Amino acid sequence: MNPNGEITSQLQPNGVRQITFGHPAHNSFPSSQLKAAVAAIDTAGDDPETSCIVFRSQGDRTFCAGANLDELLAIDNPAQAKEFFLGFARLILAMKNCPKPIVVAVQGKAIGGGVGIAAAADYCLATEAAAIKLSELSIAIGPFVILPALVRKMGVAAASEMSLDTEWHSAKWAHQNGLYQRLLPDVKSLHQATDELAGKLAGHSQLAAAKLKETLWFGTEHWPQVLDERAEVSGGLVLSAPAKAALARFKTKD
Ligand SMILES: CC(C)(COP(=O)([O-])OP(=O)([O-])OC[C@H]1O[C@@H](n2cnc3c(N)ncnc32)[C@H](O)[C@@H]1OP(=O)([O-])[O-])[C@@H](O)C(=O)NCCC(=O)NCCSC(=O)C[C@@](C)(O)CC(=O)[O-]
Repeated sequence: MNPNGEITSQLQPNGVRQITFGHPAHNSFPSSQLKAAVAAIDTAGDDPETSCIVFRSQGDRTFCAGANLDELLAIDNPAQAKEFFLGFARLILAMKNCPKPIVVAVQGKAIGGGVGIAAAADYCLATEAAAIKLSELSIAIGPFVILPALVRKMGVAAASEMSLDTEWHSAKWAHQNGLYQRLLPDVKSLHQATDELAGKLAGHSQLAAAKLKETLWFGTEHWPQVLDERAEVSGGLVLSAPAKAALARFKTKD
């Protein structure tokens, strides 16, 4: 599909646009790919031929391992650090501001920013094996940029449970707590159900669907400022000694 970690965007005749991301390190996001994902979503949002977007990743095992830890470890100044987290903020905002419904298919584990993408989806389907984890506190940073989207979808109790315990939570737990709208037994049926749903959503009036989406996101108009400021907080933390040490330990597997 896209072994070098590119974003692909393909319009189907039924008005569904398939946007696929991928990276050899468990579909983690370096900043270059965050930029490309935002551009693909913005372009699809402006395209009159696109009525619904499916956002999915390649492979069967990991939907998305969040921020690319190699890039995080290499960052050495506050401006670059903030810019990295702004990349995730812009992705969440692009998904929120896109006038087309975005369906996300989670075919395996989702961690950190990967959980944020699921939370920013208008409709999220997942396999029964699609466990989730917020690992940020265990590497001395925080899920600050993605947390508002998680709280909106799951409520404060579930979002605080998983952000504080940093443990794996099952797909069933994610479904019961509102992150995943539907669970499918395996990857094949996930992709089939996703495409069927997207085809149905693409048949709606674009204007009515855009207004519906806008209404579902009421109350989040202040997010651009919140996420900008949270990216700065994350950027400051990632340069701290505990974060540098934890990131280095992840790479050396100590
Ligand atoms: C994904 C599993 C479960 C697979 O677990 P596994 O199948 O046991 O594989 P593994 O752990 O042996 O990983 C295979 C290779 O992928 C690499 N790898 C793996 N993940 C990453 C990554 N993210 N970035 C860069 N490299 C990664 C890993 O280093 C390794 O490299 P190798 O030793 O073969 O050279 C495991 O590797 C894992 O837990 N990865 C770490 C996930 C993680 O902690 N992600 C960071 C989240 S922080 C974040 O997203 C910040 C954000 C956006 O939320 C901040 C905010 O909201 O403000």
